[in-house]
Amino acid sequence: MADTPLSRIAVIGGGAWGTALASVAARAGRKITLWAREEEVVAAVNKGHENTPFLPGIALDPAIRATSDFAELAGAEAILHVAPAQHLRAVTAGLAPHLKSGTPLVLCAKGIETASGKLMSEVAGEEAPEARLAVLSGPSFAADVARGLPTAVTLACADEALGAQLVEAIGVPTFRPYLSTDVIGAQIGGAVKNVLAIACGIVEGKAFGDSARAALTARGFMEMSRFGEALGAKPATLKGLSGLGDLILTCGSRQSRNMSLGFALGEGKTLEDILGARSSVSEGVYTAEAVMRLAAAKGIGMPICEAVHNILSGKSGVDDAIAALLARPFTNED
Ligand SMILES: NC(=O)C1=CN([C@@H]2O[C@H](COP(=O)(O)OP(=O)(O)OC[C@H]3O[C@@H](n4cnc5c(N)ncnc54)[C@H](O)[C@@H]3O)[C@@H](O)[C@H]2O)C=CC1
Ligand SMILES: O=C(CO)COP(=O)(O)O
Repeated sequence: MADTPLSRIAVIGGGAWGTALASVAARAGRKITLWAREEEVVAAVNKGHENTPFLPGIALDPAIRATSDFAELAGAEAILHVAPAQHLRAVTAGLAPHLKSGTPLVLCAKGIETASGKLMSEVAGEEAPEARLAVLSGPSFAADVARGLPTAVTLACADEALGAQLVEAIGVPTFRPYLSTDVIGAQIGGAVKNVLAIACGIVEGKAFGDSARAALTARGFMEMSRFGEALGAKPATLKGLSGLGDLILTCGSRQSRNMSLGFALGEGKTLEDILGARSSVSEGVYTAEAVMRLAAAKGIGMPICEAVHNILSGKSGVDDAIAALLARPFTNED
């Protein structure tokens, strides 16, 4: 592996994904500081070298140091930002005073801010205008990555040279970042697939079968593509790891929190009960509303995402939403 000037990396967010990325970057030879909001996570990582609250059962490199103090990140040469989408603004505002101008900030959350309808790059650009932004997204369950199973992701940065440095800094043979300059496109797939995964979970919970799930995934990809292109994404990015790749993974596995949430809805559980029983984040629940508002503003038809939004917002029951989708007039495929 080539030498990289980015030897000290901070990871913001001690959830499952931040911990997995800290683990992979440590494996790539970087010195890692992991910022976590919860003192119990900081203690568990520093003392037991395991994130018992969010990524139990996976041993972490003892060299990973956790902190809940932003001031301790001052020496970081790059930051992987892994706070959930709806908290990205507040966490970035807390971090910004401690950031050196020009520090690379790699956005790893998958979602759209509900209140503003803004992408993570827009939110981070407002709260940390001096940072150099990049996006990391793709089909990658935290547990798979932390265990060192082979995975590949998209790393998008408008500054191609910086993107290449980031790839060198965190890539290892079993965690393969593919470089892109399409920062907008790389954010669309991760956000929209979480909404579509809820739909696929509902289909599974209803025991509608594999054919129905495949149809929903393919028609969902059409919605993702229309939405992404209207927001400026390149079609090739949407067909890549961060788009179609992540859609296939998340719609096909109950290891996905979004898919499993949909599954429970399909089985008849209430959203309140499902969310009340988990501490992990299911981003599609919050992004569905933002997607539908943006789609309406741009005049884009997204019937599957709309059905999910209607169910999540209580506007329709699961069975009514399914009946409405199936009653849509036959139409051209594109
Ligand atoms: N877990 C995974 O396999 C993957 C997750 N992601 C994305 O990474 C992001 C983070 O997800 P996970 O690490 O899985 O989270 P998680 O579900 O494991 O943990 C929840 C996280 O939310 C944080 N949190 C809760 N309330 C908060 C608040 N008020 N302010 C700030 N932070 C708060 C917690 O500190 C914790 O880091 C999400 O956008 C997710 O879509 C992306 C790829 C894979
Ligand atoms: O984004 C993910 C895998 O690429 C994780 O999906 P969930 O958040 O639905 O678990």
